[in-house]
Amino acid sequence: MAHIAFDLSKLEPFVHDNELGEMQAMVTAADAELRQGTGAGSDFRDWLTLPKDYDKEEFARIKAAAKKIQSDSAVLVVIGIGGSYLGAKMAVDFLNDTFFNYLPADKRNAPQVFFAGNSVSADYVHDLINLIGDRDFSVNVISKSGTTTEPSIAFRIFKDMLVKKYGEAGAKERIYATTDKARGALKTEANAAGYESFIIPDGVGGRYSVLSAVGLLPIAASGANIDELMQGAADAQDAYTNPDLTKNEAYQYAALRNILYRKGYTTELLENYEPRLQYLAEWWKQLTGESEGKDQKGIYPSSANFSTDLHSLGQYIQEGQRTLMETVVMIDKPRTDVDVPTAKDDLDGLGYLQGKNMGFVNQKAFEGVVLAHTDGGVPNMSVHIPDTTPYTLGYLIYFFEVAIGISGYLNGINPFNQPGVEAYKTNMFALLGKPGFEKLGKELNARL
Ligand SMILES: O=P(O)(O)OC[C@H]1O[C@H](O)[C@H](O)[C@@H](O)[C@@H]1O
Repeated sequence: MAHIAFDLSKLEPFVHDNELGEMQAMVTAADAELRQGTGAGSDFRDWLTLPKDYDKEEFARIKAAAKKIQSDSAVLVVIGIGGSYLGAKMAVDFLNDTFFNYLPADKRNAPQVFFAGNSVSADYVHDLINLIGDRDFSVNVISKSGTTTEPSIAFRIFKDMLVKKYGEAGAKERIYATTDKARGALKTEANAAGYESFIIPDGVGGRYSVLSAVGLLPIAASGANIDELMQGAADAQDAYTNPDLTKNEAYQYAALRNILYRKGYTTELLENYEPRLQYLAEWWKQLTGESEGKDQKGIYPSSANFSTDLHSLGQYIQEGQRTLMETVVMIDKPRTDVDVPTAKDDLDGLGYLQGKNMGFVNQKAFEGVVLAHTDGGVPNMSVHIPDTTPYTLGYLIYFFEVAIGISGYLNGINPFNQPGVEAYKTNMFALLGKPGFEKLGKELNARL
């Protein structure tokens, strides 16, 4: 039995009994494309076996580097964007205290973990430098291509700061580079400077890389257990191999979101009831959006954080245009619970909740919302996770990764490329005056 549970029971008004079964032939074909490498993008499927095939020597080096960072740094600055950022951010948030970065140092036993290079905001960098102050820090710069503009700029800035603070030799001991094994400017620089380096495997694309050094070093540095994380993913790797739709819940999710998409539910909201899970959706949005949004089709991935957004987006979800479907990630057993206190009087009218705890209220909110949104015409699927341990997160990551690989093939696209991302980059380089882009620069400037 799978460690996490996919609940499709509330889809009844939207999907007829026979429809899932009718998808079996297509799912079997998609499974063959994915597993046998006959589909488009087959060079980027190594994440499929990564939870078991990962480089054990490098894994030990990651743990040692994490320990060193914990021993000599009050802050770890993780520099990266897209797949070189979102997985680590998602996992650090998911696995740690809600206020991890705000805790006093003795209650954290790990450095604060901040992310940079995920925008070109000067204010953000300025304020982060200000926050670090004169405290000890290290940098983990992450880029598969080694040439992405945003992290390159941030790395220059924080490297400069390290060199000024610790000298060339001291800075070198505090820079960890995670990049391609051979290509890219970051690799060239890491070799030349002698930074400790970790490799993003060739066959693992950015948005599928959280279980490589890309995610593992920041996650381990935050104090979370990466052995358990990998074990959860490895068990999920075993759990989701059967192409039989009655047996494989990740494949059910893939098939059902495509059934719904073809009926006009073109936006999927990933939802949670736990603020620490906000970045799970951000990671999932890149995984799904970059994998599936191409050839002028694909489900638009969006998200909502409940119950917060029930008081803002809730109106639209309940009664707006009927193009939404929702997938809730629900934690069955929260890490902690807080009782609703007993009050002498009942001026706030909450007497009926006395003796109950917040977990119970959250659960009832979830149940009430599922029924209300279903009644309002929003198909609802739920992924129930038992807890928020590293094991469960590893399992959940693999659930979504394999589901989206299958889902992409079901919709007839290459789930493993992202050609559309280049258009803005080319324009930006031309407008910035990068050598080689002069002609386009002139054309674009004339249009502005
Ligand atoms: O890791 P990097 O090569 O720096 O890439 C970071 C990100 O930026 C790109 O533009 C891609 O669209 C993403 O798939 C990638 O994750």
